[in-house]
Amino acid sequence: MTLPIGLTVAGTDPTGGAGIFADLKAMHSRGVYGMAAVTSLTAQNTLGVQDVYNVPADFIDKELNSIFSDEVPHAMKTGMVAEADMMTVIAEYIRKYNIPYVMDPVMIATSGDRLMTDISMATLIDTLLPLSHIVTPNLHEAEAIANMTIRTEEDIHRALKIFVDEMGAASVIIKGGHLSGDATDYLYDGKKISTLTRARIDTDQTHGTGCTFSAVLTAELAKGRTVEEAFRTGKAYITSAIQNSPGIGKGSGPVNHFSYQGD
Ligand SMILES: Nc1ncnc2c1ncn2[C@@H]1O[C@H](COP(=O)(O)OP(=O)(O)OP(=O)(O)O)[C@@H](O)[C@H]1O
Ligand SMILES: Cc1ncc(CO)c(N)n1
Repeated sequence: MTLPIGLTVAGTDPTGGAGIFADLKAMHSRGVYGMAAVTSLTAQNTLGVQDVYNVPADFIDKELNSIFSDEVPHAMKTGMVAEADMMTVIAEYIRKYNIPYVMDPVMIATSGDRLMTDISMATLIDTLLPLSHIVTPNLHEAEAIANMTIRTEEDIHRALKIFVDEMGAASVIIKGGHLSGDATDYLYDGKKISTLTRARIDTDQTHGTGCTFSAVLTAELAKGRTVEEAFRTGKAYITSAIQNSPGIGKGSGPVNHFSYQGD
C-alpha cells in the first residue's frame, strides 16, 4: 500500500494545537503520511508565546536534505518561518523539486504575539510567495503583505488580485476568520473568485485554525485533488474542528483534529 506524503516546514507549539504538531495531526486524519522539518521551537501555550528559539538556516537545509534525498513528498507547506535566510533555503527545495506548495504566511499567533520580523516579510514576498500554489493569509496578514487596509468586500477582491496578478502566487485564499459576521473565505486563482461561507461559531477555541486549515489543503494536494476541492475540504474540516474543540488549556484552546469524517 502506498500513502501520499505531505511535508510541513514550520515551528513547534509544545501544546500541540498549532504549528508542526497540529499539521501532522491534520495530515494524519486526512489519510496522508506527514513529514516535518522544524524551523523554530516555541515555548507557548493557549495563553500566549513565552519564548522562541530559531533553528539555524543551515540546519534547516540539513533537515530538508535528509527528507528530499530519501523520499520526495507529494506536497508541502510552510508555516512559521521567522528569518529571511530560512526562506532562501526553503525556496531552493521548492524550486528544485517543484511539488505543490502551500504557504501559510504566519506572522502573528492567535494570542497576538509576533512570530516573524518585518524584514523577513519582504523576503517572504520575494522568495516564497511567487512559488506558492496556494497562499493562505488571514485578514491581518493580507493587509500587511498587500500593503493596504481591508474593510470591505471590494478591498478583499483588490487584495486577492495583488497576491496573484502582481506578486505571482498561483492562487490565494484570504481567510475571513477575523471579520465580523459569517466566516467567509475567498479563493482567487487568477481567473475567478469563489467563496465559501459558514456561520461564525461563537468561541475563543481557535488556537491553530490557520495552521490546521493549510495542513488540510496540503494533504488534499498531496492526494492529487484540485485547489477548489482542497478548499472545500479544508473549510468543512476546520468548521467541524472548531465546533468540536476539546476545551484544552486556560486560554484560546485548540481545535479537534479528528472530528471531520468526510471523504
Ligand atoms: N469563529 C469561527 N467560526 C467559524 N469559522 C472560523 C472561525 N474562526 C476562524 N474560522 C475559519 O477557520 C479558518 C482559519 O481562519 P483564521 O482567520 O482563523 O486563520 P488564522 O488567523 O491564520 O489562524 P491562526 O489563529 O492559527 O493564526 C478559516 O476557514 C476561517 O474562516
Ligand atoms: C509554531 C506556531 N506556528 C503558527 C502559529 C499560528 O497560530 C503558532 N501559534 N505557533
